[in-house]
Amino acid sequence: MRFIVKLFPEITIKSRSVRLRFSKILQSNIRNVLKRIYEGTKVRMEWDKMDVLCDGATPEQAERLIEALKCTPGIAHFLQVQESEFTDVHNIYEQVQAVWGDKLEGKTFCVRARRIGDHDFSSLEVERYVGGGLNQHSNTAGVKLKNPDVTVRVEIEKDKLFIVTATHPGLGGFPIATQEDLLSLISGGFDSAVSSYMMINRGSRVHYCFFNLGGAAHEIGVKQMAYYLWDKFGASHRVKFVSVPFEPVVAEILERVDNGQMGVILKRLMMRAASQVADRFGIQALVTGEALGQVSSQTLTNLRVIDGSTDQLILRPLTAYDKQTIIDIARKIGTEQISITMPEYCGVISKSPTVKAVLSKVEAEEAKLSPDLIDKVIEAAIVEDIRDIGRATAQEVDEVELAAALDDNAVVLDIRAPEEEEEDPLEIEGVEVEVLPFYKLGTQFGDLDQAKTYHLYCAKGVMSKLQALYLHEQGFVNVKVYHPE
Ligand SMILES: Nc1ncnc2c1ncn2[C@@H]1O[C@H](COP(=O)(O)OP(=O)(O)OP(=O)(O)O)[C@@H](O)[C@H]1O
Repeated sequence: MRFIVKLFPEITIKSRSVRLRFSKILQSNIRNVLKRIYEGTKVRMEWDKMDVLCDGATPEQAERLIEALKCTPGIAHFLQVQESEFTDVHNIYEQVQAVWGDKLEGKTFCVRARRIGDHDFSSLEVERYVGGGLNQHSNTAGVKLKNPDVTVRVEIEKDKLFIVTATHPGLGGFPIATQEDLLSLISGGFDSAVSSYMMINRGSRVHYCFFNLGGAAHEIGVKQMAYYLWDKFGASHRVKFVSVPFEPVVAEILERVDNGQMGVILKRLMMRAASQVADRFGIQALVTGEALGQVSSQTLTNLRVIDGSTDQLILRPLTAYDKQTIIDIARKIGTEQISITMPEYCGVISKSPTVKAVLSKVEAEEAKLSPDLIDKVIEAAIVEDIRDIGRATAQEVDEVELAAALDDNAVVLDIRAPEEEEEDPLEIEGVEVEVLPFYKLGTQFGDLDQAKTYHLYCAKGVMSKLQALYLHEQGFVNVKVYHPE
């Protein structure tokens, strides 16, 4: 299996040295991501493309490789190609016919050829000969040079023939690590997930900082989100997940601060704490999901007072976005369903938040808080390699790898998102499978039969572990994970 990866156009208009640097980073990113799926992956860098070779990958691995390339920043689109040798133009036609013949029935098509090297035919001659042959061979396919249903692409490089069997869209953007690292303040809601994704797609390695306001359930939900974003879009690089226990901060704010100022002060303290984390790891800027006017307290006046709490650069990629646009992006990148399950922890703190924070008043309120409040919570912060979120949970939940080893009265609970489940339904001989998407689990688990043991199933075994942990926290004992090898 072979792919030809085309660079995002914004990379190709850079100076030669910058383009080379970006291309090398992309080459390494593709290698890192694809090797997680298929160890034998080879990536060769050329001036205007990457040649990705995955010979020996199984069909199941092939599907995952395609999905991974679709989610790797820096790629405009990529071609799935079949590589072979050829003798002459007629032989090229025969090979193209074998790949495309049946797929063109009832469709209009054109042939586009590109050629590098010395041959006794031109690209145009290849297009005409192959196109004419395909046309004659079929009763229902017809040539149409403008806007055909199908464009059959062939590339000839010296003695090699590449027949394009499919074209896949890429994510665009810049390869991760072409820009400097960022620390994203992630709450699990729609906005911070989308803003994190946008900065990943702009080429930054995005680390995560989470302020825990709602105990274990809050943390599990946010970890799930951060792991999803990393695994899907950012797995070419290791990143950190920092969890800061912020309940003591909220407690002091609730006790000592004027109600109207609470929201702004909580945000200022978050920025201060996040700045300390960023400084510790040499990170230059913070990212938040704030959008102008989205909630009444997100005014320019308030944002400015929040900015004043730290010297760190604060990026707000969603400033000008409306909520529907943000939700549309969340749906596209797959974070919508996770965000829907997240309760609103931050917004509830103030009943009637100020929309025009006054710095002197805010500072006077802040003076009522313990001076070492932030230092203390930062000391208690837990820093994890995000890959450990996937691994560590396995130790705390019983995991069953073979259907034969499931408990006698076991039910496998498929918690995948409905689209995923419908595309590839889970069937296990002799075992009852129930479907309950993960975002309904928290509210509907109580309706399930407690006499049975439920084995949660998801494709990668990470969500199922996190959810099983969550249900254990809620007091459900008969919960395990089914993760077939
Ligand atoms: N508990 C938290 N941990 C880390 N960052 C947070 C937390 N709560 C809020 N933030 C940051 O502050 C931003 C604004 O939060 P707020 O709750 O005011 O708005 P929001 O629009 O509901 O955000 P979101 O949809 O991301 O939760 C978030 O996008 C996030 O970047």
